[in-house]
Amino acid sequence: MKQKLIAKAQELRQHGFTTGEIADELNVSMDTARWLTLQKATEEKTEAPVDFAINWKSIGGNATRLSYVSGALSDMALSHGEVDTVVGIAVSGVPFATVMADFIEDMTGLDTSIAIFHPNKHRKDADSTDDEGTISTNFGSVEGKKVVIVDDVITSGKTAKEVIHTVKDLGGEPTCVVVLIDKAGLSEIEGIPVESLIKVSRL
Ligand SMILES: O=P(O)(O)OC[C@H]1O[C@H](OP(=O)(O)OP(=O)(O)O)[C@H](O)[C@@H]1O
Repeated sequence: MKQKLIAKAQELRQHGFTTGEIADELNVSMDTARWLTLQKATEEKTEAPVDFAINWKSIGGNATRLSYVSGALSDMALSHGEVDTVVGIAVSGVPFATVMADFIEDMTGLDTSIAIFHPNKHRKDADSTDDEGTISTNFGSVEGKKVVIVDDVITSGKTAKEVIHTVKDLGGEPTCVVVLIDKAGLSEIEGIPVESLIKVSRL
């Protein structure tokens, strides 16, 4: 597996991907991406950072399974109170947000909207990694709403932090962040609770 990741990282580098883009593509941290690109494919000289790639295609490739998982995420989200809007982080958080809004509406009997967050790193013209992303205007709004944020994976927590700032800047109230897998083992980000189906902790 490690050799495959090294080969993939080096292939991406040859195609001009930056370290950040390789990290995103392989769902690993920046440190791991950098380490992978520096290895010789057949020889390991240094210890790898503690990290791993996530493949949740068995869920993402099947609408029924995705729906079941979204039900579980909705249940966790509702443990933090009412929800007006579910914000999905593009790209992978979007299908979960869509199904979750439906679940939450059924579970509470209250109108529940979806909104889509585009991280700054996805912008082609991003000139600074410090800039924040945007909430799409084609979906629901977050202003004055109790907002749940959903994504597939937390690696460093940077993206979730970016959404929290954006939602607050737009006058929304983030109540929690829910994800399939939290690789950082966080209990909160910027004071907002993090819920995950699977939380990773170092032994
Ligand atoms: O916690 P962080 O270090 O910020 O990393 C986590 C983010 O990285 C991945 O997104 P990616 O940009 O790969 O987009 P994707 O949803 O299309 O996979 C993942 O889906 C999260 O949004």
